[in-house]
Amino acid sequence: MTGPIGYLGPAGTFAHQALQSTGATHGRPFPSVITALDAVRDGTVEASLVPIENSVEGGVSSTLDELTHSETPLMITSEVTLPVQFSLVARAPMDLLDVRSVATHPHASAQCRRWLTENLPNAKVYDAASTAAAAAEVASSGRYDAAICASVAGDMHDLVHLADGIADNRDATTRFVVVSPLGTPSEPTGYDKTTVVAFIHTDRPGALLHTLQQFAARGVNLTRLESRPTRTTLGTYCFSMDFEGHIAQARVAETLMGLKRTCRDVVFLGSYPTAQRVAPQVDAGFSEEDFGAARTWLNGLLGS
Ligand SMILES: O=C(O)C(=O)C[C@]1(C(=O)O)C=C[C@@H](O)C=C1
Repeated sequence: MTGPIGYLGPAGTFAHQALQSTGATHGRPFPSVITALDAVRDGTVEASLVPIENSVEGGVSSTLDELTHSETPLMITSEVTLPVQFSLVARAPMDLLDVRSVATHPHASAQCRRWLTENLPNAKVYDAASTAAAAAEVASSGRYDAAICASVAGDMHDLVHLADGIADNRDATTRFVVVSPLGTPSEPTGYDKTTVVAFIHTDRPGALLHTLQQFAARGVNLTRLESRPTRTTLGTYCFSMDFEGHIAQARVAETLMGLKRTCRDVVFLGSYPTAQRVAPQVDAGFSEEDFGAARTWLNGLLGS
Protein backbone atom coordinates (compact mmCIF):
# COMPACT_ATOMS: atom_id res chain seq x y z
CA MET A 1 0.00 0.00 0.00
CA THR A 2 1.36 3.42 -0.90
CA GLY A 3 -1.07 5.88 0.72
CA PRO A 4 -1.97 6.27 4.41
CA ILE A 5 -4.02 3.56 6.15
CA GLY A 6 -7.06 4.80 8.05
CA TYR A 7 -7.57 3.80 11.68
CA LEU A 8 -9.91 4.44 14.59
CA GLY A 9 -8.23 7.50 16.06
CA PRO A 10 -7.12 9.89 17.32
CA ALA A 11 -3.43 9.06 17.83
CA GLY A 12 -2.92 6.93 20.94
CA THR A 13 -5.81 4.50 20.46
CA PHE A 14 -5.19 0.79 20.64
CA ALA A 15 -6.07 0.76 16.93
CA HIS A 16 -3.20 3.21 16.35
CA GLN A 17 -0.81 0.93 18.26
CA ALA A 18 -2.04 -2.07 16.27
CA LEU A 19 -1.35 -0.19 13.03
CA GLN A 20 2.14 0.78 14.20
CA SER A 21 2.82 -2.86 15.08
CA THR A 22 2.44 -3.73 11.38
CA GLY A 23 5.32 -1.41 10.52
CA ALA A 24 2.98 1.06 8.79
CA THR A 25 4.38 4.56 9.21
CA HIS A 26 1.63 6.47 7.46
CA GLY A 27 -1.74 6.39 9.26
CA ARG A 28 -4.77 8.60 9.01
CA PRO A 29 -7.04 8.82 12.08
CA PHE A 30 -10.84 8.79 11.82
CA PRO A 31 -13.20 9.51 14.73
CA SER A 32 -15.25 6.30 14.43
CA VAL A 33 -15.36 2.87 12.82
CA ILE A 34 -18.06 4.14 10.45
CA THR A 35 -15.99 7.09 9.18
CA ALA A 36 -12.86 4.91 8.90
CA LEU A 37 -14.76 2.42 6.71
CA ASP A 38 -16.57 5.13 4.72
CA ALA A 39 -13.12 6.48 3.84
CA VAL A 40 -12.32 3.09 2.26
CA ARG A 41 -15.63 3.08 0.41
CA ASP A 42 -15.13 6.55 -1.10
CA GLY A 43 -11.45 5.99 -1.89
CA THR A 44 -10.07 8.55 0.61
CA VAL A 45 -7.80 5.77 1.90
CA GLU A 46 -6.86 2.40 0.39
CA ALA A 47 -7.63 0.55 3.62
CA SER A 48 -8.56 1.12 7.27
CA LEU A 49 -7.69 -0.76 10.45
CA VAL A 50 -10.59 -1.20 12.91
CA PRO A 51 -11.23 -3.36 16.02
CA ILE A 52 -13.40 -6.44 15.42
CA GLU A 53 -13.14 -8.66 18.51
CA ASN A 54 -11.87 -8.64 22.08
CA SER A 55 -11.01 -11.71 24.15
CA VAL A 56 -13.05 -10.43 27.11
CA GLU A 57 -15.87 -8.35 25.62
CA GLY A 58 -16.43 -10.25 22.37
CA GLY A 59 -17.34 -8.80 18.98
CA VAL A 60 -17.22 -5.08 18.17
CA SER A 61 -20.77 -4.62 16.91
CA SER A 62 -20.14 -1.45 14.87
CA THR A 63 -17.42 -3.18 12.83
CA LEU A 64 -19.34 -6.44 12.38
CA ASP A 65 -22.48 -4.61 11.25
CA GLU A 66 -20.68 -2.17 8.95
CA LEU A 67 -18.98 -5.07 7.17
CA THR A 68 -22.19 -7.08 6.88
CA HIS A 69 -24.55 -4.36 5.70
CA SER A 70 -22.35 -2.46 3.28
CA GLU A 71 -23.77 -1.24 -0.02
CA THR A 72 -20.20 -0.90 -1.25
CA PRO A 73 -18.75 -4.33 -0.43
CA LEU A 74 -15.59 -4.40 1.63
CA MET A 75 -13.08 -7.15 2.32
CA ILE A 76 -10.74 -8.02 5.20
CA THR A 77 -7.18 -8.30 3.89
CA SER A 78 -5.21 -8.88 7.10
CA GLU A 79 -5.52 -9.03 10.88
CA VAL A 80 -3.47 -7.86 13.86
CA THR A 81 -3.83 -8.84 17.51
CA LEU A 82 -2.72 -6.61 20.36
CA PRO A 83 -2.60 -7.23 24.13
CA VAL A 84 -4.57 -4.42 25.79
CA GLN A 85 -3.78 -2.85 29.18
CA PHE A 86 -5.64 0.13 30.59
CA SER A 87 -4.58 3.14 32.69
CA LEU A 88 -6.67 5.67 34.60
CA VAL A 89 -5.36 9.16 33.86
CA ALA A 90 -6.31 12.66 35.03
CA ARG A 91 -5.10 16.27 34.72
CA ALA A 92 -3.57 16.29 38.21
CA PRO A 93 -3.00 13.78 41.03
CA MET A 94 -6.21 13.06 42.93
CA ASP A 95 -7.65 10.56 45.37
CA LEU A 96 -9.57 7.79 43.58
CA LEU A 97 -12.56 8.45 45.87
CA ASP A 98 -12.75 12.01 44.47
CA VAL A 99 -13.10 10.82 40.86
CA ARG A 100 -16.72 11.58 39.90
CA SER A 101 -16.64 11.14 36.12
CA VAL A 102 -14.62 8.87 33.83
CA ALA A 103 -14.69 8.87 30.04
CA THR A 104 -13.68 5.95 27.82
CA HIS A 105 -14.69 3.67 24.96
CA PRO A 106 -17.52 1.30 26.04
CA HIS A 107 -15.37 -1.75 25.23
CA ALA A 108 -12.69 -0.41 27.57
CA SER A 109 -15.02 0.31 30.51
CA ALA A 110 -16.53 -3.16 30.09
CA GLN A 111 -13.05 -4.67 30.49
CA CYS A 112 -12.48 -2.71 33.74
CA ARG A 113 -15.96 -3.15 35.23
CA ARG A 114 -14.96 -4.86 38.46
CA TRP A 115 -11.97 -2.56 39.05
CA LEU A 116 -14.23 0.48 38.56
CA THR A 117 -16.81 -0.87 40.99
CA GLU A 118 -14.22 -1.60 43.64
CA ASN A 119 -11.96 1.44 43.23
CA LEU A 120 -14.10 4.30 41.87
CA PRO A 121 -17.36 3.88 43.79
CA ASN A 122 -18.27 7.56 43.29
CA ALA A 123 -17.63 7.77 39.56
CA LYS A 124 -20.06 7.75 36.67
CA VAL A 125 -18.68 6.34 33.40
CA TYR A 126 -19.29 8.22 30.14
CA ASP A 127 -18.87 6.75 26.65
CA ALA A 128 -16.29 8.24 24.31
CA ALA A 129 -15.66 7.43 20.64
CA SER A 130 -12.29 5.86 21.55
CA THR A 131 -9.96 5.60 24.54
CA ALA A 132 -7.60 8.22 23.08
CA ALA A 133 -10.52 10.58 22.36
CA ALA A 134 -11.40 10.27 26.07
CA ALA A 135 -7.83 11.16 27.09
CA ALA A 136 -7.85 14.16 24.74
CA GLU A 137 -11.16 15.30 26.20
CA VAL A 138 -9.87 15.08 29.77
CA ALA A 139 -6.76 17.05 28.81
CA SER A 140 -8.58 19.78 26.92
CA SER A 141 -11.76 20.34 28.94
CA GLY A 142 -12.88 20.01 32.52
CA ARG A 143 -15.87 17.92 31.51
CA TYR A 144 -14.52 14.63 32.95
CA ASP A 145 -12.21 14.02 35.91
CA ALA A 146 -10.41 11.06 34.35
CA ALA A 147 -10.09 8.81 31.31
CA ILE A 148 -9.42 5.10 30.85
CA CYS A 149 -7.01 4.67 27.96
CA ALA A 150 -3.73 3.15 26.83
CA SER A 151 -0.79 4.35 28.93
CA VAL A 152 0.68 6.00 25.83
CA ALA A 153 -2.48 8.11 25.27
CA GLY A 154 -2.21 9.53 28.80
CA ASP A 155 1.45 10.40 28.20
CA MET A 156 0.68 12.04 24.85
CA HIS A 157 -1.60 14.50 26.63
CA ASP A 158 0.67 15.01 29.68
CA LEU A 159 -1.90 13.42 31.96
CA VAL A 160 -1.09 11.95 35.37
CA HIS A 161 -1.45 8.18 35.86
CA LEU A 162 -3.80 7.57 38.79
CA ALA A 163 -3.61 3.79 38.26
CA ASP A 164 -2.12 1.39 35.70
CA GLY A 165 -3.02 -2.16 34.73
CA ILE A 166 -6.66 -1.75 35.75
CA ALA A 167 -8.22 -4.34 33.42
CA ASP A 168 -10.14 -7.09 35.21
CA ASN A 169 -8.45 -9.62 32.96
CA ARG A 170 -4.74 -8.94 32.57
CA ASP A 171 -4.35 -11.06 29.45
CA ALA A 172 -7.00 -9.31 27.34
CA THR A 173 -6.29 -9.16 23.62
CA THR A 174 -8.06 -7.18 20.91
CA ARG A 175 -8.12 -8.31 17.31
CA PHE A 176 -8.08 -5.66 14.58
CA VAL A 177 -8.69 -6.13 10.86
CA VAL A 178 -7.43 -4.19 7.86
CA VAL A 179 -10.39 -3.58 5.55
CA SER A 180 -10.00 -2.84 1.81
CA PRO A 181 -12.41 -2.52 -1.14
CA LEU A 182 -13.69 -5.90 -2.40
CA GLY A 183 -11.13 -7.50 -4.72
CA THR A 184 -9.40 -10.80 -5.33
CA PRO A 185 -8.07 -12.29 -2.09
CA SER A 186 -4.29 -12.55 -1.83
CA GLU A 187 -2.63 -15.94 -2.46
CA PRO A 188 -2.97 -18.56 0.30
CA THR A 189 -0.10 -18.60 2.79
CA GLY A 190 -0.89 -21.92 4.49
CA TYR A 191 -2.01 -20.13 7.68
CA ASP A 192 -5.12 -18.27 6.50
CA LYS A 193 -8.53 -17.54 7.88
CA THR A 194 -11.82 -16.78 6.08
CA THR A 195 -14.65 -14.54 7.31
CA VAL A 196 -18.27 -14.75 6.11
CA VAL A 197 -21.74 -13.78 7.27
CA ALA A 198 -24.43 -16.42 6.78
CA PHE A 199 -28.09 -15.43 6.57
CA ILE A 200 -29.83 -18.71 7.34
CA HIS A 201 -33.41 -19.61 6.38
CA THR A 202 -35.45 -18.59 9.39
CA ASP A 203 -38.45 -20.76 8.47
CA ARG A 204 -36.62 -24.12 8.39
CA PRO A 205 -36.06 -26.30 11.45
CA GLY A 206 -32.37 -27.15 11.80
CA ALA A 207 -31.20 -24.35 9.47
CA LEU A 208 -28.29 -23.41 11.74
CA LEU A 209 -27.38 -27.08 12.17
CA HIS A 210 -27.31 -27.52 8.37
CA THR A 211 -25.06 -24.48 8.10
CA LEU A 212 -22.62 -25.88 10.67
CA GLN A 213 -22.69 -29.29 9.00
CA GLN A 214 -21.14 -27.68 5.90
CA PHE A 215 -18.01 -27.08 7.98
CA ALA A 216 -17.98 -30.43 9.78
CA ALA A 217 -18.40 -32.38 6.53
CA ARG A 218 -15.28 -30.75 5.04
CA GLY A 219 -13.05 -30.77 8.13
CA VAL A 220 -13.06 -26.96 8.44
CA ASN A 221 -12.51 -25.55 11.93
CA LEU A 222 -14.64 -22.56 12.98
CA THR A 223 -12.75 -20.01 15.12
CA ARG A 224 -15.54 -17.46 15.76
CA LEU A 225 -19.30 -17.66 15.51
CA GLU A 226 -21.63 -14.94 16.69
CA SER A 227 -25.16 -13.90 15.94
CA ARG A 228 -26.11 -10.35 15.02
CA PRO A 229 -29.62 -9.01 14.34
CA THR A 230 -30.40 -8.83 10.60
CA ARG A 231 -31.85 -5.32 11.16
CA THR A 232 -35.14 -6.41 9.57
CA THR A 233 -37.64 -7.98 11.95
CA LEU A 234 -37.25 -8.65 15.65
CA GLY A 235 -35.84 -12.11 16.32
CA THR A 236 -34.06 -12.66 12.98
CA TYR A 237 -30.32 -13.09 13.17
CA CYS A 238 -27.40 -13.61 10.81
CA PHE A 239 -24.20 -15.42 11.80
CA SER A 240 -20.80 -13.83 11.52
CA MET A 241 -18.10 -16.48 11.38
CA ASP A 242 -14.38 -16.99 10.97
CA PHE A 243 -12.87 -20.30 10.03
CA GLU A 244 -9.48 -21.75 9.21
CA GLY A 245 -8.36 -21.93 5.60
CA HIS A 246 -8.43 -19.92 2.37
CA ILE A 247 -11.10 -19.68 -0.35
CA ALA A 248 -8.55 -21.05 -2.84
CA GLN A 249 -8.34 -24.33 -0.87
CA ALA A 250 -10.75 -27.08 -1.90
CA ARG A 251 -12.17 -27.79 1.56
CA VAL A 252 -12.95 -24.08 2.09
CA ALA A 253 -14.28 -23.54 -1.45
CA GLU A 254 -16.62 -26.52 -1.07
CA THR A 255 -17.76 -25.26 2.35
CA LEU A 256 -18.54 -21.86 0.86
CA MET A 257 -20.52 -23.48 -1.96
CA GLY A 258 -22.35 -25.58 0.63
CA LEU A 259 -23.25 -22.40 2.54
CA LYS A 260 -24.40 -20.72 -0.67
CA ARG A 261 -26.68 -23.69 -1.45
CA THR A 262 -28.19 -24.00 2.00
CA CYS A 263 -28.38 -20.40 3.29
CA ARG A 264 -30.62 -17.55 2.21
CA ASP A 265 -27.56 -15.39 1.54
CA VAL A 266 -23.83 -15.43 2.22
CA VAL A 267 -21.57 -12.37 2.44
CA PHE A 268 -17.91 -13.22 1.77
CA LEU A 269 -15.64 -10.92 3.80
CA GLY A 270 -12.22 -12.20 2.82
CA SER A 271 -9.51 -14.86 3.16
CA TYR A 272 -6.35 -13.47 4.77
CA PRO A 273 -3.28 -14.54 6.78
CA THR A 274 -3.84 -15.12 10.50
CA ALA A 275 -1.92 -12.96 12.96
CA GLN A 276 -0.51 -16.09 14.66
CA ARG A 277 0.83 -17.51 11.37
CA VAL A 278 0.21 -21.06 12.55
CA ALA A 279 -0.89 -23.59 9.94
CA PRO A 280 -4.19 -25.26 10.95
CA GLN A 281 -4.32 -28.95 11.60
CA VAL A 282 -6.01 -30.69 8.66
CA ASP A 283 -7.41 -34.12 9.44
CA ALA A 284 -6.87 -37.15 7.22
CA GLY A 285 -9.20 -37.04 4.22
CA PHE A 286 -9.45 -33.22 4.09
CA SER A 287 -6.12 -32.09 2.59
CA GLU A 288 -5.75 -30.48 -0.86
CA GLU A 289 -4.29 -33.78 -2.08
CA ASP A 290 -7.29 -35.73 -0.74
CA PHE A 291 -9.76 -33.38 -2.46
CA GLY A 292 -7.66 -33.45 -5.67
CA ALA A 293 -7.49 -37.26 -5.69
CA ALA A 294 -11.26 -37.49 -5.18
CA ARG A 295 -11.81 -35.04 -8.06
CA THR A 296 -9.49 -37.04 -10.34
CA TRP A 297 -11.33 -40.23 -9.42
CA LEU A 298 -14.70 -38.63 -10.22
CA ASN A 299 -13.44 -37.21 -13.51
CA GLY A 300 -12.23 -40.69 -14.40
CA LEU A 301 -15.68 -42.14 -13.76
CA LEU A 302 -17.14 -39.47 -16.03
CA GLY A 303 -14.58 -40.25 -18.72
CA SER A 304 -13.18 -36.72 -18.63
O1 LIG B 1 -10.54 3.09 21.76
C1 LIG B 1 -9.55 2.49 21.35
O2 LIG B 1 -8.40 2.73 21.75
C2 LIG B 1 -9.74 1.42 20.36
O3 LIG B 1 -8.82 1.10 19.63
C3 LIG B 1 -11.07 0.70 20.39
C4 LIG B 1 -11.12 -0.51 21.30
C5 LIG B 1 -12.34 -1.44 20.95
O4 LIG B 1 -13.20 -1.11 20.14
O5 LIG B 1 -12.38 -2.55 21.49
C6 LIG B 1 -9.89 -1.32 21.08
C7 LIG B 1 -9.28 -1.98 22.07
C8 LIG B 1 -9.78 -2.00 23.46
O6 LIG B 1 -10.36 -3.29 23.64
C9 LIG B 1 -10.79 -0.93 23.70
C10 LIG B 1 -11.28 -0.16 22.70
